[in-house]
Amino acid sequence: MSKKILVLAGDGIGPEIVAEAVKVLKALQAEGAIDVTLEEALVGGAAYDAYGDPLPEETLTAAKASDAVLLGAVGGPKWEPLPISKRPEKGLLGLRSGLGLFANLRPAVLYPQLIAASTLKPEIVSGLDLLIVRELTGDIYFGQPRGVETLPSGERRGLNTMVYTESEIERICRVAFDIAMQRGKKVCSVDKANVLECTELWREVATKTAADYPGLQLSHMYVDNAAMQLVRAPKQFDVIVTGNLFGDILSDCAAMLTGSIGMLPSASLNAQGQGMYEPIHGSAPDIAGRGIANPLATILSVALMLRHSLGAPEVAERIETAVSKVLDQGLRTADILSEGMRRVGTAEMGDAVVAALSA
Ligand SMILES: NC(=O)c1ccc[n+]([C@@H]2O[C@H](COP(=O)([O-])OP(=O)(O)OC[C@H]3O[C@@H](n4cnc5c(N)ncnc54)[C@H](O)[C@@H]3O)[C@@H](O)[C@H]2O)c1
Ligand SMILES: CC(C)[C@H](C(=O)O)[C@@H](O)C(=O)O
Ligand SMILES: [Mg+2]
Repeated sequence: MSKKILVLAGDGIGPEIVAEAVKVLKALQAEGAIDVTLEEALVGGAAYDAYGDPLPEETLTAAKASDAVLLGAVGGPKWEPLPISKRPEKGLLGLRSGLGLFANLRPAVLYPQLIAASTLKPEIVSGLDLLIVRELTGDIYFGQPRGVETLPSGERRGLNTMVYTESEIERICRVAFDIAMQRGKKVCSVDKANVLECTELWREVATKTAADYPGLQLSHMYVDNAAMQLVRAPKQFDVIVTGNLFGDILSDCAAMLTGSIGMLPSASLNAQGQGMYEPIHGSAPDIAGRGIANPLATILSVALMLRHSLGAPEVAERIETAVSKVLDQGLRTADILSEGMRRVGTAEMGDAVVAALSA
């Protein structure tokens, strides 16, 4: 039966990179490797401009009715002053919470061809393959109370609240531990338990949950040290499990180890295996509309979609191999360019991946 994919291009470079990922899906469809139906809807600034709402009801309904969602990126300076863009039930956060996408997988894999594009020395990053498992529907992103209030003195106070329940911590740890049992059986849980009670609870629940996984090696690290260790010796990590805010920051940091944030895909999953797939980067307003953005993170997100929501792991592997072939050919968007390589634009990179699929 045909699988329904909702395509949400979003803002900035979103439509440019999503167009390339859609090319890949259509090429696979044309040769009969997959059977999908693509539908489009608006989210983010594009939806706000059209409907005065960054997450229109129709978009959320269509997302819930689909097998998977492909998202480009949302936001940009034009919309950021709008208070509605920060409401947790709106925009991207509303989509994540509305679909119950609590488990965000952010693999940071260094393609050997991109070693010269990494910010770190080759011996420190070569062979890097780590997975950040980020909790996505809790933490300070969603905790109440939140907002900006005026005190009796007339001074204003801004506040956000870091909240995690035991069950929220346990379920994301189980996702990370299950995956780790299929990999290196090694998980580092990242928190700030020396200062924040909420993450003290995180550490306690992670430790208790790990007892159900014989052979699993669980370690704990404070987030400030983890940020430092990621750039000092990233290969000490295999799977990192952490909360929403720390995971956001650490994954951008890990992205640079792989050459560019334009290389990192992500999968956001709910308890039913339904998922939303998006690059970890944003709408990159500084380069939007110029046809130079790297579409590979979005194309690799399609691979994650095929693996996690559409039951086609062998087709996912074909996409990953095609990306590797294109890098072998020396093609590079500006963000991963190094000496001796050929610079290409967004569309040329997408076309090359499509060609490499059948090569
Ligand atoms: N998932 C999302 O939709 C998402 C994620 C992060 C940020 N955002 C939003 O995007 C907007 C811009 O945020 P930002 O500038 O902090 O982060 P960003 O990730 O959009 O950009 C950071 C830097 O990385 C570069 N970059 C990002 N993606 C690239 C790609 N594919 N190819 C080449 N270079 C790329 C940009 O040009 C920029 O210099 C904001 O509105 C932010 O809220 C959205
Ligand atoms: C745009 C923003 C809400 C988002 C986040 O913080 O989760 C982004 O940075 C990401 O990494 O997906
Ligand atoms: Mg982020």
